[in-house]
Amino acid sequence: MQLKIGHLYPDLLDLYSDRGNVIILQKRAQWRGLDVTVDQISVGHEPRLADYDILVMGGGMDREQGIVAKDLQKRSANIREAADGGTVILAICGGYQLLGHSFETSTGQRIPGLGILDIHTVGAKMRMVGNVVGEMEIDGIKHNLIGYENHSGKTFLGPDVQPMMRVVKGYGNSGEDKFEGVRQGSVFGTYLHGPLLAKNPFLADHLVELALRRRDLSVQLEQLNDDLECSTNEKLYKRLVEAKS
Ligand SMILES: NC(=O)CC[C@H](N)C(=O)O
Repeated sequence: MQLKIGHLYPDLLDLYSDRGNVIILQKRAQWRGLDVTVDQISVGHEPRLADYDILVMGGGMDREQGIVAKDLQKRSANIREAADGGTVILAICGGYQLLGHSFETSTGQRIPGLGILDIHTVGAKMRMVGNVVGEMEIDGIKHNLIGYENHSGKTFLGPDVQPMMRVVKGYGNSGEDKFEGVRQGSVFGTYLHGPLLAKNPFLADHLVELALRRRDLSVQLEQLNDDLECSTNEKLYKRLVEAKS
């Protein structure tokens, strides 16, 4: 079985090596015997995005976001077709903000987003920086997540979107509602760098399974031995929760 991954704007939106998320998806799919292709898609590349099983977009500084926002507007119908068709989209921080209705930079400049996610982002004076720990429920099972955030944007959710996780420690979307990230259909947005999937392998597998189920609903990935990652995460999670904030 094949898995097609599209990496959006790797040259402009890769602030904290968010490309690590692409590597994790690729490797964990290959370790299950899948034939994985990864295409880099940036300004000037116009593939049909619904042909991809997974699209990943990383984070970026306000300036790069302005460049990407212009190019994204030209892809609006293309990305919307992919999202509506069940392509899994993982957007991190700056990429996440740009999928919403609008994003306001730290200097108050308002950048129009794609409106694919029912969120909007306003600029905060204080940057939200540090480790984040939280809990995410997938198919009724609770998972601990850990990651790292660094953003000035405060993101607020509309009625059509669910938070991705509950924040135990850290700011999350806005530092006000104790939620982090969003999920809307097959589209996931999050402030968690990390890179996110390296620290939370269960989420990587969930995204791969979701993507494959576009074509075969019965797909169930075999378990990998994640003992090392899980034991490290549990220790780190405990230490971060107990750390003085
Ligand atoms: N880490 C990022 O991608 C930052 C996103 C955006 N420039 C902000 O500061 O909120």
